[in-house]
Amino acid sequence: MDFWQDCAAALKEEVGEQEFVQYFTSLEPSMVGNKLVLLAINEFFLKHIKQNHFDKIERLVAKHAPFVSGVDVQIAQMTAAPPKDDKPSVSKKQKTTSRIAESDTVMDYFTFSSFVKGKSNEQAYKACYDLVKSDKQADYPFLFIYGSSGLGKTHLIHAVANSCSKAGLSYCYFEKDGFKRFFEGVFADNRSGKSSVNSVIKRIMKADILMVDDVHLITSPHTSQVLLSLFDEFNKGGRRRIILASDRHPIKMEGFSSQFLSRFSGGLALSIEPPDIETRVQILEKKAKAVGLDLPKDCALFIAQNIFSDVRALEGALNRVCHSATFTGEPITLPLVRSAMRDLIEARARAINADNIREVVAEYYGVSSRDLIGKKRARNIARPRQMAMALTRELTRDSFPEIGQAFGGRDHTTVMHACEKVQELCETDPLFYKDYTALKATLQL
Ligand SMILES: Nc1ncnc2c1ncn2[C@@H]1O[C@H](COP(=O)(O)OP(=O)(O)OP(=O)(O)O)[C@@H](O)[C@H]1O
Repeated sequence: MDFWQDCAAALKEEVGEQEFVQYFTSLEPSMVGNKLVLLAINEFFLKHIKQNHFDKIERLVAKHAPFVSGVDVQIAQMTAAPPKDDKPSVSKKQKTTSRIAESDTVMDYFTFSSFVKGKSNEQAYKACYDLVKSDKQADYPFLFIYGSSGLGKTHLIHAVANSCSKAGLSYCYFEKDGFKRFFEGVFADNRSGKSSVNSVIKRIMKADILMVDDVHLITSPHTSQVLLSLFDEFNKGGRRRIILASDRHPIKMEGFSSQFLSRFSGGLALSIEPPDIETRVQILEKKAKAVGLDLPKDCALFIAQNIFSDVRALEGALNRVCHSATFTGEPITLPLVRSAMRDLIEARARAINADNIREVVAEYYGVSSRDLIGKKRARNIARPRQMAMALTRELTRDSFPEIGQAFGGRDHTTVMHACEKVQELCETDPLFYKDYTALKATLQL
């Protein structure tokens, strides 16, 4: 298996250290006959590797080990099965009856009960929950959930799908670029006379709920036209509902026609923000419980304090801890967690520094990065400067004097004042707090 070391080194180069540490270090390689099988710790890791890195892995394996006949990624045996309570409430048989044929599959585990509600996501959660549970027709033509990657948009959509059969509803779901892929196939069939676009639309119209994930990926005029027709048809249909998810607010969608954008602006758009620390701890506890892992509170807190960008990164950290405990046969304690997460924390610390924080903050506020190290004291410069200094303090290990140095040789008391001011504004000004969390999430991607 020496060849895997070479492939891993090349992968690290290609995908970057942070992505590598997060997703590749827990992969277990093994040979089954002439085939390389990579064992992933859970379904999410499996999907992430398959969707984002599989072609790179295949290419590098072909280069470093031409004798290998193929590559597969599978889920490793988990240490424990999910307890009954956390299993989806809908049986496979029920699910197949509520999912219409055109739909992509949904994950059983993504249910409302496995989703942790917090300030950052409760409105989106409630809107999704009500959409399935409530009998009355929604007041808006469709629900639009948006937010950065890994914050639970797909989980909520799957939760809706998983609840459908109990509510006597059917659904059609398109994942990631599923809508685009599916309709490209339909257009090809249409050209060759195998089936018509209209007949496919009619079949989709049989569903009570249409859900399209990552809707910002639908940029081709043909495909967006189909979505537009579905919008209009669904809205005619009384109790039918649509949920769309995207990484950005409808008004920030690019490459869509004005006709499309005007439809987008008519729905209920709700954002999901990065979770606060309390929610992060609860998420970790819930995920640990779901796989029968005994995660002490101080360990959950340590992980939550160090991983704040998105829930997927939290899961990655938990998986590393789980892997390390299984590998060493030791119970989960703070020293084990610290050691399992060391390279993750170090990689992140290396990736974020005062210079790139300054660049990101300057770009966000539309000012020049040079101004942030300059002498100007106008508020439109001073606030972003304070924001950048406070973020540097929070996201790096730099001391107050070091930060002062990085921001034009300022005194350490100026940095301390900036940090206090930012904290005060976060507590009193919701818009400022929104900017702060958005910047923090961007920097931690
Ligand atoms: N509030 C939450 N409670 C429990 N798990 C969560 C929560 N938010 C996110 N997750 C988990 O985080 C992982 C990523 O979530 P999900 O795939 O839904 O993100 P997303 O917002 O759709 O990201 P992307 O835009 O990259 O597709 C999933 O495993 C999901 O279960």
